[in-house]
Amino acid sequence: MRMVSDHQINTQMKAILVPLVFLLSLTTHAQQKTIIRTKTELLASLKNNPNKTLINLSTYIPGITLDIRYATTNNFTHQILYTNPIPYLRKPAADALKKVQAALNKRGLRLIIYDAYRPLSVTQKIWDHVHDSRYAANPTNGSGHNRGLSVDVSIISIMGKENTGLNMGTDFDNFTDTAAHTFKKLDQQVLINRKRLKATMEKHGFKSLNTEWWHYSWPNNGGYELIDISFEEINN
Ligand SMILES: C[C@@H](N)C(=O)N[C@H](C)C(=O)O
Ligand SMILES: [Zn+2]
Repeated sequence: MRMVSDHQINTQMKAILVPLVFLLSLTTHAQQKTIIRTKTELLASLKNNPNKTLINLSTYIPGITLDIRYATTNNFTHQILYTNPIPYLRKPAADALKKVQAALNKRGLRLIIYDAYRPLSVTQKIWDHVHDSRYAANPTNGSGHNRGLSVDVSIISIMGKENTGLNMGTDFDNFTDTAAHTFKKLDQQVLINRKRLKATMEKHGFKSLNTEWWHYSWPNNGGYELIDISFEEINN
């Protein structure tokens, strides 16, 4: 009788497993790059997965403040990048942000939102200006914002003047080293403010981005597609 050695079994298993893992990774990759371009496609994708629903943060989270910069010229491009914005996040991310707001409220603070969902075409416009993957997503891969999973955010005092965030050391979209979480040559109060935002967001499941103190993302653990639909079409 022919004996099969452990080595032969291992080699055979590898011959099956390696191409299988490769094929699986290709499938996942392809899934991640799916781009939804019409409202009909969006509605179809939401149908079987309520977690994919885009939630309007301005009605879902009491007391949230909006300063949607890309809908104004008060952003680093000095151009209006989209119109009629609604701050959308997918359901699990919106639920988590609601908890962040509740936690901040207990400390006399509240959230201010600079950007949430952003169409993929806007990520292209931003990339054309910045062209630096430390500060802007490459549109070839897309951004968490295009999936409704990322949010650009700061905190303000409950009693504070509208739109005046706590001192974070730099403005939103300051693309320099000073905006990084690891940059520590800042006033003690700035470090405390950044830490409070980061700790509260991370406690509720968001991931920070070292280079931008304002950018937080919900993990893409639900096959959330990239979306390239204008606010006008989504809201219609
Ligand atoms: C452009 C900036 N506000 C931002 O959101 N950057 C991250 C990296 C992104 O584009 O996803
Ligand atoms: Zn961002």
